[in-house]
Amino acid sequence: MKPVALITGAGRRFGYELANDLLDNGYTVFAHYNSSKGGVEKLEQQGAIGLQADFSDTRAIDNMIDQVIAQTGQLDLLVNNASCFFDNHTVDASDDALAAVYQVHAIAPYKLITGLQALLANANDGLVINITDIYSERPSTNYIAYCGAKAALANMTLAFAKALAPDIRVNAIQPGPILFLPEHDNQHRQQVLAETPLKVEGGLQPMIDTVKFFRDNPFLTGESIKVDGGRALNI
Ligand SMILES: NC(=O)C1=CN([C@@H]2O[C@H](COP(=O)(O)OP(=O)(O)OC[C@H]3O[C@@H](n4cnc5c(N)ncnc54)[C@H](OP(=O)(O)O)[C@@H]3O)[C@@H](O)[C@H]2O)C=CC1
Ligand SMILES: Nc1nc2c(c(=O)[nH]1)N=C([C@H](O)[C@@H](O)CO)CN2
Repeated sequence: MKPVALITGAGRRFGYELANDLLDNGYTVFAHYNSSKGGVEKLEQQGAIGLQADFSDTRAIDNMIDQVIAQTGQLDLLVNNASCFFDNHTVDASDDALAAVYQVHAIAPYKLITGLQALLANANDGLVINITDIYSERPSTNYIAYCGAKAALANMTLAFAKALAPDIRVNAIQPGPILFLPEHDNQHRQQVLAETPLKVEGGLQPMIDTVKFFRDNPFLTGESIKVDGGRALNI
C-alpha cells in the first residue's frame, strides 16, 4: 500500500510544494485547502484528493476528518501547515479574525490529531509534523495572537508526543524567513535579512528536506527543528 499523507494548507506556497514532492515520491496525498482551489486542482491532476475546509468553522474540521476516515484506513503523515498570519491590527479590528487565529493554529491541529489518531496508529510509523514558528518561543509584539497560537501548537507537540508514543511520533518545524509574502516590500525584506545570520531567504526546499529528515528518523519525537538561517539568534 502506498503511504498516505494529509497536508493542510496545500493550495499554495509551502503546503503546495510539499504535497507535490510527496506525490512525486509515491504518496497518496490528501490536499486540504480553504480558498486556494486552483492549486489543489493542479494537485488533483497528479492524483491528490482535495479537501476544502475553512478551519475557522469547527464543523468544517469535523466534516473533513469524516471525509478522510471514509477514504483511508491509515495515515502515515499529517502535516499541520495551515496558517493565517494576522497582525495585531487585523485581530483588533475583527473578533472573527482573532478567533480564526486560534481555530487554524490550535483547534484544527488538535482536532485533526485526535480525530485521525486511529489512522495514524494503523500506519507502520505514524508521524505528525506541526509547523510552528521561531516566534512561538520569542513572540513578536506585532503578532501577539499569532505567536500565542503558534506557541499553543508548539506546546501541544510536546504533549501529544508524550501521550501518543510509541504508536505515533509528533514533531515540529519552526520556520524563519523561508518565503516572503508578495505584499512584503523591499524595506521589510532587507530588514529581515539583516537580522538573519545567513543573509538569505531560505526557500521551501529546506522545509521539505526537514520533513524528510523527521520521516527518516524513527527515534525522533517531541523534537522541534528551526529552519531559519539563524534568525532566532537575533530576535
Ligand atoms: N513563509 C514564511 O517565511 C514563514 C512561514 N511560517 C509557517 O510555515 C507554514 C507555511 O508558510 P506559508 O506557505 O507562507 O503559509 P501561507 O501563509 O501561504 O498559508 C498556508 C495556508 O494556510 C491556509 N489557511 C489560512 N487560513 C485558513 C483557514 N481559515 N482555514 C483553513 N486553512 C487556512 C491557506 O489556505 P488557502 O490558501 O487555501 O486559503 C494557506 O494555503 C505556515 O504554518 C506558516 O505560519 C513560519 C515562519 C515563516
Ligand atoms: N502563514 C504565514 N505565517 C508566517 C509567514 C507567512 O508568510 N505566512 N511569514 C513569516 C515571516 O515572518 C516572514 O514573512 C518574514 O517576515 C512568519 N509567519
